[in-house]
Amino acid sequence: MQEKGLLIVLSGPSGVGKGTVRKEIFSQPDTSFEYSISMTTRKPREGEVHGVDYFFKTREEFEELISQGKLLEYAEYVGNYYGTPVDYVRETLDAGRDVFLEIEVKGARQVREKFPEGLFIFLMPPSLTELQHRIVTRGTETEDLIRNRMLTAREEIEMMHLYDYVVENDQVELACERIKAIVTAEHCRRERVEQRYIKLLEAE
Ligand SMILES: Nc1nc2c(ncn2[C@@H]2O[C@H](COP(=O)(O)OP(=O)(O)O)[C@@H](O)[C@H]2O)c(=O)[nH]1
Ligand SMILES: Nc1ncnc2c1ncn2[C@@H]1O[C@H](COP(=O)(O)OP(=O)(O)O)[C@@H](O)[C@H]1O
Repeated sequence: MQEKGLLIVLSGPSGVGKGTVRKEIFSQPDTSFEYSISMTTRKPREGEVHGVDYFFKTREEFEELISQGKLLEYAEYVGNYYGTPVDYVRETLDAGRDVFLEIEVKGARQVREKFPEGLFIFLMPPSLTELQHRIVTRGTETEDLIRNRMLTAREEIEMMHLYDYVVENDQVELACERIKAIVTAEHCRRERVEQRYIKLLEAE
């Protein structure tokens, strides 16, 4: 039987650096997992490309996807919908390849319910002051949105206990190395557990 891939979920508060860390991971030639491109109703930012950064949808199109059960999870975040295409995730895992999701915490919670065997990694800022600094220097938000995102961030950080691992994003390269090390270790651990189980069955 074809071995199933691992579902890796990277989440954490907005502005912590999820997008930055994910882009760095996928720019490295030795990265072997597949990135699941999300659907969103958010307008493209300058330089963003449909089908590369997101699949950009209208609200009507997105709600149609929800009613057709085409999303593994979805959440409304600061006035826009974001969601993960279920067919892509299932097909890629079934083909034996690891899938990487970079999503906010409400969505990650839904994925945990559907895929409890996934690997859930929470990206932490070094401090709340540094988090606010990152959101402000990114410069994509108005003052109101920044306040909103900081309030959401506090609630999001309280959800960290639901994750398998917490990784600090002090430096992007270090955070990437930690995430990759966790994935490698998790593969080894699961293989060992499986082999032990097979041995037990053979001994019967
Ligand atoms: N639940 C969910 N969240 C997503 C998905 N794709 C992206 N997000 C999250 O939505 C939030 C807003 O994303 P975005 O508008 O691109 O802004 P930024 O990542 O904060 O720069 C971030 O926390 C993303 O990680 C998705 O498919 N599902
Ligand atoms: N380790 C880091 N150190 C300093 N700044 C960072 C780091 N990681 C990300 N940033 C910066 O923080 C801001 C928010 O990062 P982003 O990837 O958009 O966050 P998220 O996707 O979690 O909302 C960006 O300006 C980014 O360049």
